[in-house]
Amino acid sequence: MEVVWVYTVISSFLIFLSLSFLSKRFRNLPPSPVPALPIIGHLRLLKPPLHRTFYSLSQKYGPVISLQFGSRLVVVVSSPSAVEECFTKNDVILANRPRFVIGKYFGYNHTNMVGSPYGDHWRNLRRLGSVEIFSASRLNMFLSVRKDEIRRLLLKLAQNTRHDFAKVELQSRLSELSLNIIMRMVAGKRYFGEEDDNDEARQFRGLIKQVFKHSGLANLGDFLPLLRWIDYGSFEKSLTKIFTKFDAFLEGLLEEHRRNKNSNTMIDHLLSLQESQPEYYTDQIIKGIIVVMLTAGTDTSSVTLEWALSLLLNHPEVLEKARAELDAQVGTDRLIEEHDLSNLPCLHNIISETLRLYPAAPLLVPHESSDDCKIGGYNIPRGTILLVSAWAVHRDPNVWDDPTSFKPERFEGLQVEPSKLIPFGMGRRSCPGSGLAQRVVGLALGSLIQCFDWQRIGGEEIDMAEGTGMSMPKAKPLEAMCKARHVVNRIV
Ligand code: HEM
Repeated sequence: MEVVWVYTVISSFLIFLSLSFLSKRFRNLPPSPVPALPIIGHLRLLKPPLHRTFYSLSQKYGPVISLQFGSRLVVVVSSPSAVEECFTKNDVILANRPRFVIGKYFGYNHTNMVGSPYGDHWRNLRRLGSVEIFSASRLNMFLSVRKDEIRRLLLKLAQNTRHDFAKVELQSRLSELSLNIIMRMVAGKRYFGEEDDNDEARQFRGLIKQVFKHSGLANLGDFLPLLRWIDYGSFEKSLTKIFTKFDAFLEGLLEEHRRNKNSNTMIDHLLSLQESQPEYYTDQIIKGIIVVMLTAGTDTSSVTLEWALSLLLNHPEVLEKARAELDAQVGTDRLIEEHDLSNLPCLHNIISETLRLYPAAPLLVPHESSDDCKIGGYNIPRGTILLVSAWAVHRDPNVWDDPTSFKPERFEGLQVEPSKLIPFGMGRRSCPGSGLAQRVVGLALGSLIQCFDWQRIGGEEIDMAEGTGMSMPKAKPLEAMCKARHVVNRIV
């Protein structure tokens, strides 16, 4: 009896394997590792960091691969030619987003800019964003906020480092810098800093920590409907809890700005649009925009800064070159300004090389096909989730010489084809905040190089391992020794 049972199990398994293999051949899907297990498919292969797992798979199966994540078909592309195909020929078809559980809550039921399906509503949001948030005039309007926040960071670092080198922790400082910049643009509020330590700030800090934690978690229920149905791990229950609190906090901010109409923040501009078009600019749309600014626009910039400084600490000769450029172009009598950035090619190349090696979104943001299409000659059925590995493209030896080395000078006089360097994505769904990010990262990194001497602690190399989280963080938060230079006195 037992023999019959074992025989039945093994033969069912083999039949399942050959059927899934034949159906893939028949449907001409991209190559896929075998076996995909019943129900879970390839989920068992997923080990963090995911971009490294997909990179190893692409080395074995090619630049376009298909994987079965539970009930969802996922295609991962890893070469510039496949990227080009995705975001030129198939750009409209691939401009949708999958509806993950997180988007039901923090995406306000998939209505915000990141999670909204491709269509009129998304187009309106992008148009609104390009006028109200990301236009040159809006960015210029908030220049004083960026300068002031960077100045406060420099002063903080200078506190114990005026006379000698002292150890500083940078991860939390950089994260606070980008959160303060965005919240001052959005609501005119600083929530990080000893002088701003009140109940509201404490509440915001607690909430945003939870929001980031939940946004960075992979949720198996997105791929295995049964787990979503039983709310495996109480994922949705805890999302509901934190979302309800965060939503109430944001609603409180809107109420406060309705009462005091004399400030000049993003909330005020959006509320005045609400007065003229209340049916479109609902509170939900405005809160959705704030959540996007916080989740897409803060950690991405601060981790980029942290990776850039880490790379410079491991390559002091490049740091010296950037410093010499700053001293020559800006001098030591004044601080670097945003308008200097266009005259600082070495600094610019350091940022490009950092974004190449450590893109904050190594797999971009997941896309979904709204119709059947073809990538690399393979069939991509409608409803497929598309992951684009910027990380693999940026380390492709067919595109980049010595791809794993930090060589900012590789960008000197180089015109890079759009599909070969995609830290901000490509096509219609690419990042609308890249201009703001370039300004924040450029001015902050330039100021840190201009104002301080930097050294590694005990001469040991900075550990460059990636951790897990929403935007590719460093596994080990960056700590370094720094000593203020004379130019710091200009800001006291
Ligand atoms: C170094 C900093 C940043 C990096 C590396 C980055 C990268 C990206 C990437 C890779 C995408 C997805 C593109 C795709 O789906 O194909 C994206 C989308 C987006 N980013 Fe950024 N980003 C950064 C900063 C910002 C900032 C500062 C903001 C706003 C304050 C922002 C707002 C957004 C929004 C709203 C989207 C969604 C666009 C859409 O779906 O239509 N990002 N970003």
